[in-house]
Amino acid sequence: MAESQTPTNRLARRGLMFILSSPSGAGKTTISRMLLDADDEIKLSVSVTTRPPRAGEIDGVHYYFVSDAEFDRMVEEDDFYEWAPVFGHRYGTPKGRIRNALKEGQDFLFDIDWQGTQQLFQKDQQDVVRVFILPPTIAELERRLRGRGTDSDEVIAARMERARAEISHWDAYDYVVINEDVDSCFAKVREILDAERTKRQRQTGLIPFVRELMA
Ligand SMILES: Nc1nc2c(ncn2[C@@H]2O[C@H](COP(=O)(O)OP(=O)(O)O)[C@@H](O)[C@H]2O)c(=O)[nH]1
Ligand SMILES: Nc1ncnc2c1ncn2[C@@H]1O[C@H](COP(=O)(O)OP(=O)(O)O)[C@@H](O)[C@H]1O
Repeated sequence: MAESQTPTNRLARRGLMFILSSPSGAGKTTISRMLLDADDEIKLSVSVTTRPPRAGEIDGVHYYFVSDAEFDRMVEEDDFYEWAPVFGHRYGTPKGRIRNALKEGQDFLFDIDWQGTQQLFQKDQQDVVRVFILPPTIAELERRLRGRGTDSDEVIAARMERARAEISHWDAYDYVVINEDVDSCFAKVREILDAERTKRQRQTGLIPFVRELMA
């Protein structure tokens, strides 16, 4: 059914910070891209990283790729909401205009690890929604990392070694979704996003709306 401009879907609401984390290879980049394609109301918070780009990754779209010296400068100038070392590189969320945009109802998607999730949650509990994606099995996780064809055997071994440590943070998330079938996983993630958008506290336009209903 086409969305019509009824009073209810014009209601003002506060944006949310939608975090997707997972052990490397479980599918968070795949799910993130599907979500960004399907939903116009959510924008990716593009992270800054010192890791070199993979084939097909575009600077400013998937990450901002910077040197170690540039990352140091950004840390010194307090340009990050949060940052963390992961797999021997550094990754950080630039402050940009996130706070103001949230007030205007813009949602942001964060593909960040558990360390960044904790930091964002401590700073801004009310706006953060934390979703953790798990692989169906460890063998399948390794198959996906190999199948992706972006990393050397050495890098894959390091990611597999870290996977158990990453999985151990599952209980610091609000939602946990197992990515067995990609379409079902994506459908679940969308349901979570829809439900979170409907939370009373986020719907700042409800007060005038309800007042009018009761008038
Ligand atoms: N804390 C934090 N983690 C990040 C950020 N950007 C990416 N990451 C995490 O760094 C890890 C490695 O990312 P990447 O090298 O792209 O490999 P991936 O695991 O295959 O997506 C993943 O767990 C990402 O979620 C960030 O800005 N902050
Ligand atoms: N449900 C799934 N079933 C099979 N392969 C998948 C599934 N989800 C993702 N993949 C594949 O697994 C690989 C790793 O996924 P990716 O999204 O890059 O993971 P992450 O960002 O968590 O490291 C990719 O090649 C992707 O196409």
